[in-house]
Amino acid sequence: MAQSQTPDIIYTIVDEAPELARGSLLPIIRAFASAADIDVETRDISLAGRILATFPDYLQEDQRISDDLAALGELVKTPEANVIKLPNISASVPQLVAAIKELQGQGYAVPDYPAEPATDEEKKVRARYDAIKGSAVNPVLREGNSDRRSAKAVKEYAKKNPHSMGEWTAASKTCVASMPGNDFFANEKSATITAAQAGVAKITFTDAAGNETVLKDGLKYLEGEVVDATFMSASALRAFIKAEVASMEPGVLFSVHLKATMMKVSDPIIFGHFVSVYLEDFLAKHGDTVKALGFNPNAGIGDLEAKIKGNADLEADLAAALAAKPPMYMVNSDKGITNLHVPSDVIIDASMPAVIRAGGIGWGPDGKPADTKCCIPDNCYATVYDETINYFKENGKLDVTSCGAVSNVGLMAQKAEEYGSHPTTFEIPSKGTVRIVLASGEVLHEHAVETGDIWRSATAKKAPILDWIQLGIARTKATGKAAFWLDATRAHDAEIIKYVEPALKEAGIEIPILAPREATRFTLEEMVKGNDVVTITGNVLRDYLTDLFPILELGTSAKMLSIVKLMNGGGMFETGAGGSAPKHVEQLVKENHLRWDSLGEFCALGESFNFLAEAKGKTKAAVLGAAVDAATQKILENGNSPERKVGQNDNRSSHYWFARYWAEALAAQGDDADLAAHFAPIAKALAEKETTILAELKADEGKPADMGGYYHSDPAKIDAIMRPSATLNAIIG
Ligand SMILES: NC(=O)C1=CN([C@@H]2O[C@H](COP(=O)(O)OP(=O)(O)OC[C@H]3O[C@@H](n4cnc5c(N)ncnc54)[C@H](OP(=O)(O)O)[C@@H]3O)[C@@H](O)[C@H]2O)C=CC1
Ligand SMILES: O=C(O)CCC(=O)C(=O)O
Ligand SMILES: [Mg+2]
Repeated sequence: MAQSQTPDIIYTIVDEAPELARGSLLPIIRAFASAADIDVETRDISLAGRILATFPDYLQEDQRISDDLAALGELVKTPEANVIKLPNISASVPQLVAAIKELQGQGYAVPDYPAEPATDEEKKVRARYDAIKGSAVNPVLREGNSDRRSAKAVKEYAKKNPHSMGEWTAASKTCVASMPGNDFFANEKSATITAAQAGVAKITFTDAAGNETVLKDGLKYLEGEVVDATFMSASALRAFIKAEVASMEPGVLFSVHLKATMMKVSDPIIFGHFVSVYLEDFLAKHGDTVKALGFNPNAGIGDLEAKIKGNADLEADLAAALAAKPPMYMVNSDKGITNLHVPSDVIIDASMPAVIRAGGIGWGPDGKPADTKCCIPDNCYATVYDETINYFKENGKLDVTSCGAVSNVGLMAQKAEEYGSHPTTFEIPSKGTVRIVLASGEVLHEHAVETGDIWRSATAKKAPILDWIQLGIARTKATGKAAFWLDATRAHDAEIIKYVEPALKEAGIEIPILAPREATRFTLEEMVKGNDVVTITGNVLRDYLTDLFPILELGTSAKMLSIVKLMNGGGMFETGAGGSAPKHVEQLVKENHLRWDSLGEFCALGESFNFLAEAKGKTKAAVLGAAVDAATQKILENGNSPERKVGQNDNRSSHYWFARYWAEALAAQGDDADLAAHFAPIAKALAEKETTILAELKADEGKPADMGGYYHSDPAKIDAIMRPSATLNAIIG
């Protein structure tokens, strides 16, 4: 992309609730920005958009769309990048299949998803779909490390307006259960690539008879890159699940917490083991029948129910099999959706904080709250949740009115660590040996594996590691307390520590390096004293902690400021630290109320304008940015954020207030007279027409809304739903 063509700001088209919110917010942003000659363009990274962009050869000429993700992936490597990135769907297989079906129904002849590809053609289609699945966007765009924190105004608001929190008592039976060994943590090997080792490498599998297959070719390791390899034993995992199901106490709910969306190869398989162990009696009897119907445990009990629908015998046996097991933690007890129904519902960064915020409570099949056993099979990070639960059992719930703010600096750039490891994760076909072999023939890592084991390799490059350490030091200096979350007894972390220790010495600063359990205790103790704390972590803990602490402190991670300082000088501003809130779409469709909170977008927008002012010397952008910050603060002070119920504030009315406060701040500022003059009448009109606009925005609430598609909705219908006030639209222009 030529420099002159790079838009000032790029806003992403995504999915679900944030995409609906975009329908209302982006026209306001564009109108305001154009007054300062700033262009805001969109790029489509939605699941439906990515499917369409991947299969032009299956589409009619006028149905084809550009590959915006690929173009953005290049843009983020340039200093001109200024991207506001909203959360997008990281699709599980059931979501991908549903999106394909919807597109086909709309007349797009994209191919079916081949569940079991047999022909060469099917294998090719499957490979193209596999690239769309799971966390396919974030690793491509995140060309920088992560800096996530709450803006001061947001934190102060939360202290003064504490959200509800469940009580924690020492008697709670809620706990975390993890494998006794033979997991990713225990089996990990790690090495830092030397100058002599740098270059191409491959991953091979040799079966018991000595036949070698190449699992992955063309890997390229740079000097200083930390290369890990590890596996989880399938038999040890199944033994663990069986033991945990068998040892359930009465009245306690059973649950598993994984990240089947993001860790798209490993975690759906682990989820499938939970499903098949939980249903082992049913599958012993009917396994062949349901397999013939196309059931794969990795797709969950929901898929099984769909496949056996109408077969009364199978349905009765499934109900009996479920009833014979301990009660499950429910995703939605009203609809009978269990923890093992749909892999994409099992998202540890959202689910564990919700359990902890509620006081160690999950919801059971009877719709009643209960203590919950939380299975987190792998030990790499399970200790964080275990220690958090221990802490609250000992000390009672967090006092939101006095606790400090916990922020995070996360090693994320260039697909750091297991977060980006999808192409180098494999389910092992038979007993044998997996090796990473360097160009010289040297074997870097080697593991003896068994059928079904999940083997993966992940890497972290030197430049991102060094950048992350410096960012951690800078944020520590700006904040106060901090720790590096690294476990000297874990192979990968031990290699990273070799970078951290000399860098700290050179910087003349002391920051403790603590294993995740100790770091959790340290952080909780400091925050409870009222101190602000930086957690300096790897990529996965970045994800987990930027939901955990905000959900405890602020009630939600939606209000986080998420800055990605791109390594080549550009900026990416992620909105919030959460996802795309499918529950919110359900509510909109049912009763036309959207409770998505755009505070994360407001924070990102302010940062993006400020960055634009610095990067391109656009002084008007700085004025717009300062006014965004003022408007955001007023939204908080005046309680204009969305609420849960029909008739209350929702996303659209919140955007009206945002536009009004933004215009008022621009009209009132003295730095740019043109902008002040331009926005004075807009601010006046917005204030004068307040009653009319709010009434127009609320007129259709309480009735169903038709989006014209879930994954690929109709833009005209979304526009009508999200911009129902003719008065507001006319003022915004
Ligand atoms: N950066 C990214 O691109 C990310 C994408 N995802 C994707 O998002 C999808 C859903 O993920 P899930 O783990 O369920 O997490 P979500 O964060 O989407 O949902 C969890 C809950 O958080 C609350 N919430 C989150 N954001 C907001 C907001 N802006 N305003 C108000 N409430 C909010 C809602 O709870 P309630 O309404 O009950 O208060 C919501 O139901 C998945 O496809 C996942 O892959 C997930 C994380 C990050
Ligand atoms: O990439 C994903 O799938 C999820 C991202 C996420 O949850 C996060 O970055 O907080
Ligand atoms: Mg997350």
